[in-house]
Amino acid sequence: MSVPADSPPKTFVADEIATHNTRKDIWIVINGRVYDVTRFLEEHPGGEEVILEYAGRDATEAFEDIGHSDDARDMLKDFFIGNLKAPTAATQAGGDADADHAHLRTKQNSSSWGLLVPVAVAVAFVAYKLYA
Ligand code: HEM
Repeated sequence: MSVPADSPPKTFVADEIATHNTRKDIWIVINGRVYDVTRFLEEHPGGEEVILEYAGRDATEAFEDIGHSDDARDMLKDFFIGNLKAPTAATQAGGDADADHAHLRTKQNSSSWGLLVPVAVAVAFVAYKLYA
């Protein structure tokens, strides 16, 4: 096992994974998981070239298309180094919940205020009609 059970998996962005694209340092992504296959390259029964083609990239489709055996799938865990950070998650991470980031939300807030004005006018109008 390459990753001890007590250490949470790392997360890598696609740009970082893309820098590991040489024979001496090669990562690939399969099903959202990142694998360092540097030491496996020479042992791969399907040859180096097919894996090199996907150096630093997502190889899910190619890996699945070959119809790798259960044994092959089982081997993946030996090379697992972390998870691919989904672009949408990255976008959302900087988003809502955190009050410290309020300055980043100026635009969002101003559009909410923009909605509030007509609503307030409508409420005031109804109140006026009812009680005047
Ligand atoms: C860490 C990732 C990978 C592992 C652990 C792995 C493992 C294996 C294993 C154990 C085999 C022998 C046949 C089997 O048991 O299914 C194999 C064959 C093969 N693999 Fe991979 N593989 C990996 C990635 C890839 C990728 C990305 C490709 C890209 C196309 C690929 C293409 C092939 C091909 C063409 C064969 C030969 C199939 C045959 O001779 O019938 N493999 N692989």
